[in-house]
Amino acid sequence: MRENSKCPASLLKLADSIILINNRYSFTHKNNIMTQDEQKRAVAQAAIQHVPFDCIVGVGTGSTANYFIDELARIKHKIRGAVASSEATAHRLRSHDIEVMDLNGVDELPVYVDGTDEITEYLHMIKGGGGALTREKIVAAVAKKFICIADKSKLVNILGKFPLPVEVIPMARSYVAREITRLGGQPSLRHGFITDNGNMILDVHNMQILNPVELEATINQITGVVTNGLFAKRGADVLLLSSDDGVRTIVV
Ligand SMILES: O=C[C@H](O)[C@H](O)[C@H](O)COP(=O)(O)O
Repeated sequence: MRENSKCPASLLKLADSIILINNRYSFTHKNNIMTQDEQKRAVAQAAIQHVPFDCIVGVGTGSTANYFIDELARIKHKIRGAVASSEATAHRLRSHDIEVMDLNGVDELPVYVDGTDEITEYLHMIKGGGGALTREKIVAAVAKKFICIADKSKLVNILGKFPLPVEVIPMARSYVAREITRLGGQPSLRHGFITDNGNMILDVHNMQILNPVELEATINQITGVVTNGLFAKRGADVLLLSSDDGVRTIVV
């Protein structure tokens, strides 16, 4: 065991002991209590081990994905580039000098790493709290492996406490809202928000989602819906879940 003088100050602050193995930091936490941000960083670091050498990486959106981007920057010389699931992610990748590629020119995406708003033990998710659900779903569809990174607050038994985002074509928003109400949900327009695709978001409250695969398909069939934030037909393949005890890997 040895401390490394080049170790980032942020890590020194939260770590009890730090070991450098194969150029990677491994650490135990002071008092074993991690804040939510520290847990996000821990899963982001764990996800790096799932990035194959010389590949193009699919990168998600949100605060947890941002930690992953910062970790990816440390190994940027080992990857060919990245596909971004939002303009915000593309901007952050470029700020680290990581090349952002057009998905249309990419025929193989071995891995997609992204956060979530809720996830079950079956690795079904609600995503889109940041409004990036459609591009996230497209990148996830292309990727061979979807690695979800989350702190323990995101793990739920039943999806639906977090309002389900639905991206809609603006002229269809009232019609879609009425149809969703018929399905038992309470949609509310995300005021002042326009997606990267120029559309609007309805956040659907009070839906206890017992059959996410079926509901995902049903909502997507409403005319005017671009997509909804249920990732059930194509859920995650691997969940890296952090808690005070460390990072757990869950596979279905
Ligand atoms: O549109 C946003 C994405 O679906 C995010 O993955 C999701 O909202 C989780 O974000 P965070 O990591 O900030 O909780």
